[in-house]
Amino acid sequence: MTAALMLELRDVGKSFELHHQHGARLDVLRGLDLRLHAGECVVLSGPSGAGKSTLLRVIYANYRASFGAVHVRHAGRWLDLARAMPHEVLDVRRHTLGYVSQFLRVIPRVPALDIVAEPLLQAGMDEREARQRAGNLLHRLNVPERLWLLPPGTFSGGEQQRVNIARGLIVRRPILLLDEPTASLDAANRDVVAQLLAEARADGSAVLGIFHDEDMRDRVATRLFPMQALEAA
Ligand SMILES: Nc1ncnc2c1ncn2[C@@H]1O[C@H](COP(=O)(O)OP(=O)(O)OP(=O)(O)O)[C@@H](O)[C@H]1O
Repeated sequence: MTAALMLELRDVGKSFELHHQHGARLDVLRGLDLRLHAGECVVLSGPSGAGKSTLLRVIYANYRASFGAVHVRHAGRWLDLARAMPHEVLDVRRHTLGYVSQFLRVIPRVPALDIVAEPLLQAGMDEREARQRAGNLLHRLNVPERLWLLPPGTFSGGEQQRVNIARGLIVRRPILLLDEPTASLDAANRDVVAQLLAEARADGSAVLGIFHDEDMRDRVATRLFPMQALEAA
């Protein structure tokens, strides 16, 4: 059986208007077509400045595509995120599309355990079970228990990144976008993340990510999607 198509980009383009340069336009993405199926992990590759992070942000609708369509399979139908209403984008993010960036957005005074448990609470799980699961995942990611009840503002870069990964992976979303989630991790923790991603794929999640570390890329990618900066194209 062929795996379900989860995400389809058609002729996607993105330009930025540079207001501080008298409205000059910077074309970053042009004519991109990409299909992502359940269970695969596509890794965006290409030099710095090729537009890899921009593409993930366009898909997550942080940036609106300047051209083309970003179709996601959401709640049994197709929705074009390039044209979706804000409430539809929020609904897609809550149920279908997860995004793990390189950095944790630290919320003042909220302990790590609650930051990780929050997506489960939003999904309606009771507090005890949500915290239990958050603890299990933090434990797998080697975040020491003495840190769980502290806000992560003072954690090391790698500890913050692991809290971020735990928050991003604790709810199984059908599509997962990853922007360098392992950049500050040591080899042992990269192993854990590779294992968590394999589990997500085995459960049917479709993964699209950026991994600069070649070893990590080789381990997690089922396919590469090469990109290059437009001036060099
Ligand atoms: N909000 C923005 N406004 C203007 N230019 C932007 C904006 N976001 C990204 N860019 C530009 O788009 C280009 C691509 O950036 P992007 O971060 O997507 O590249 P990348 O391939 O992810 O690079 P790296 O591998 O270094 O992270 C860069 O020239 C960047 O300056």
